[in-house]
Amino acid sequence: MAAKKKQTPMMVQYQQIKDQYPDAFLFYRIGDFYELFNDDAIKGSQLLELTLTARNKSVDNPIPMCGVPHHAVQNYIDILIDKGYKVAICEQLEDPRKATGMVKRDVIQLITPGTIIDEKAGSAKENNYLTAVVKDGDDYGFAYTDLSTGEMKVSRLDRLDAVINEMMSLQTKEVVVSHEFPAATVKRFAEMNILVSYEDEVTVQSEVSFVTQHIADALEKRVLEQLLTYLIATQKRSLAHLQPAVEYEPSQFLKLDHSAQRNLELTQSLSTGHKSGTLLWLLDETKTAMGGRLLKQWLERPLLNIRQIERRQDKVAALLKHYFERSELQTNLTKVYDLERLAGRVAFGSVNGRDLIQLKTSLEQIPKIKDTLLKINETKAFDDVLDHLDPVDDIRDLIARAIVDEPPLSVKEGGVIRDGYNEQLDQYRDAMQNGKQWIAALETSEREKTGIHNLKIGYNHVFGYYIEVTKSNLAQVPEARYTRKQTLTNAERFSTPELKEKEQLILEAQDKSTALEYDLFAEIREQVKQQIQRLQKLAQGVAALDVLQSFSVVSENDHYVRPKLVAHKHDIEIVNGRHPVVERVLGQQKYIPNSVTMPKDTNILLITGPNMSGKSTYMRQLALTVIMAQMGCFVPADQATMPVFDQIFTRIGAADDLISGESTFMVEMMEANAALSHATANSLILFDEIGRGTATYDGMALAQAIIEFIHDHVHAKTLFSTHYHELTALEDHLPELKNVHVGAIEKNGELIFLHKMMPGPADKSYGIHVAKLAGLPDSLLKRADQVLQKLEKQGAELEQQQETAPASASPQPAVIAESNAGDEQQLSLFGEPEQPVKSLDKASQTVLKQIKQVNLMNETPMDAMNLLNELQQQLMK
Ligand SMILES: Nc1ncnc2c1ncn2[C@@H]1O[C@H](COP(=O)(O)OP(=O)(O)OP(=O)(O)O)[C@@H](O)[C@H]1O
Repeated sequence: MAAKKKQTPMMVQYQQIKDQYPDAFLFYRIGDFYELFNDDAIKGSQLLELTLTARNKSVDNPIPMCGVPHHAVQNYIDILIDKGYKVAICEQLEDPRKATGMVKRDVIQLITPGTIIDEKAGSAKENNYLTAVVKDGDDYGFAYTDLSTGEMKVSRLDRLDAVINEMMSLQTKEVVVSHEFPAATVKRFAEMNILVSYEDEVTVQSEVSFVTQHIADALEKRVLEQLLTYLIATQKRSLAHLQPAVEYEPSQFLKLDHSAQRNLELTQSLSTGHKSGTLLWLLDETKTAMGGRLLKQWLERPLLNIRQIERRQDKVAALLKHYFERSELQTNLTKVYDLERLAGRVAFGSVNGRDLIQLKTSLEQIPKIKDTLLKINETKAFDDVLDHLDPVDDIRDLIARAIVDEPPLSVKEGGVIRDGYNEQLDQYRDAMQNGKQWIAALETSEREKTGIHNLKIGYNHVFGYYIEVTKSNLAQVPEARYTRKQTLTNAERFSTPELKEKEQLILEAQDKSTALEYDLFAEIREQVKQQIQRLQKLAQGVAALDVLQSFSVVSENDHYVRPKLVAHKHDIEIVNGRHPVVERVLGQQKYIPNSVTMPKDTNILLITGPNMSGKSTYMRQLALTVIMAQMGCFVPADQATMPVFDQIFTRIGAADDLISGESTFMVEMMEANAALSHATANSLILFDEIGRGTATYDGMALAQAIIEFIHDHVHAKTLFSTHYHELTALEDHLPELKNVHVGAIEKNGELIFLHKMMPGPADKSYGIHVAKLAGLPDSLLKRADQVLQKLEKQGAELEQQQETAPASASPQPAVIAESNAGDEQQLSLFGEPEQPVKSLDKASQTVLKQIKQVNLMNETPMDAMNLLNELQQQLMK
């Protein structure tokens, strides 16, 4: 679309700049507007709903153009970044027109989805992570940063899965790779809606070399350098606030893969995608933005080390014991601003007077916070936090001395620096002040001298100071002294040599004062910049304290207890546990507590019970309790003892995998497979109705195979809920499995949920009652009831047949044909219509026999499923 004919010098300059940023929207500043040209304008007009016009309309090669006023640009940038685009901001540089005779412009910053700093209210508790990956053989170097806080983390990962998992849990929007990085993986990132940016040449400027200096691992160093080079290229400003990189190992933390994070609704609600109704929402009583961000990090990475967990618990216990001190702490924390982001702004040079006052106010709270903490530190639990609470009083005093209490937004307006801070500045201010007084005196004396009562002295930017006389008084003007400056409709404006001289002095003092203020402010900013690392350390201490006080508030309000964590393979004994979020939503009175008892020799609880009775809630309750305990928080129970888990795997709910477009069943099998291949005896597995995504045959067989596999090979603590009542028979030959069920009673044909866990299997599914609750038509329910009774009868007959037949490895699902008006309709035991199959003829009997002989124990779940599908195909022939 670029115009072919001769271009104006400005458009030539535009094109040169655009060529350097081909993949970004170029916002090109002209006066008070940012303009988009050519393809950017066409696309921009669609995405931003801007009016498309043209530059050079009069000639035959008009250039598509649209523009936004400079004060409104941020909104438009936010929209584009949100949609995954990059934006290059091109500004008019100072010193215009000198060399080239035209305004010089250049890109001052490239804004990308991974580097944008969201200043919107409420976003301060969110991190925005930019990631980078390099590949070396089978290993991956993985690094990430949040530009607003300067946090830098790096790791060596041994599987692509681990990289993907990290990227998903960080919710990164952008990843930096080199062109050599495998294209298939790049495609996968793009499918995950992650913008892929490239950085090939790796050169790290000395200003940020401290970030990697202590890193010995070459792969980690390389990926950090790739990330830093990209940051330098895009940001074009000081990055002094970046923190020395911290190496981490995902295996140091409780591993929650992405599906576990999603299924357990840790930070995002499954139904709304928002924070409300999640564990993060429940636990967030933090008072500072830093605390809010750290809470999310702790939630995504619970600890494994019992000692570290106990250290957090000790602090929560101390806070719980001291109600008044805790309230004092909360009051003081509320006055601490976002120190991490302030430090970032100091480094970028974008800090203003108000930011510095916020910094001072924050630092003023630190001695108070320290004093309060010392009062509750009998057990020395807070020693490590106290060690971080350096009040940075040199900076606090500097700001107190230098900056006025309520500075204007822009430093250029002047009036930011306090009187008495700098002698020279005071002199300029005196000159301005005296000058202004002198002018006021001149007004009085001129009125007296001329006899013009309404004569006044004013000031404007174009004409400077002037004496204004209304037209009716012009005859009294002393022509010899007064020089005419400007004519208005009703008045004339004049100057005098005296006024001119004083004006010069005042304006000079004003200019000098503004320039000096600016220099002084820059000096102060530089001094603060030198202390960024101290501020960051302080921020870490405040953030940790804030999260711990948040734990104590929630623990007190919702009556949580301190869990006892024991070494691996010990009992789980949770007395009257509750699901923290459901309890909060329902209210404590309405929630029915449930205990979880899994002694050393019980690894699997097989949970049966009617729909809607609370099976999933019970399973999630255990997982959330484990996560809260390993974060160092207290837990919703009367008493809790549990081992430290290394990983949590979940298969809950029926959410399809939207990213890969897989079917429910496929996702189910993939999640099951992930659990079976990676779980250890120290893991927790939650499987909610595994197998219901497919036909009864496959489903039940798979469910059984999976249970047996966990029982014999994995030995992980497992909660397995099922609608296949036949599976409850497994208790007889799997010693580590126990049946439990959620109670419900039928009264006058109505089903009453007790929401109470009881030992042993449930006797009925009650699915039809739940359908009734859901409002399905009576006629349909009646028919379902008939079918159910028939199926139950036939099921009993089949059982009898099996008792007389030779023992089989797995109980057979009852496949019963229901002939209806000539239609051969197949219904599963639970009333779900299935693909029609012929009734059991001789050939089918043979296939069924084959199914019996298949030893699913030797197959992976996927293979087992394929095998069963094959057999079912034969059956349907
Ligand atoms: N312990 C409890 N106390 C009070 N209400 C509960 C309890 N457990 C669950 N509930 C309520 O019951 C509803 C259904 O619970 P849940 O989804 O866990 O049932 P389910 O047995 O897994 O159902 P389905 O088999 O249909 O998936 C929950 O939304 C909650 O409101």
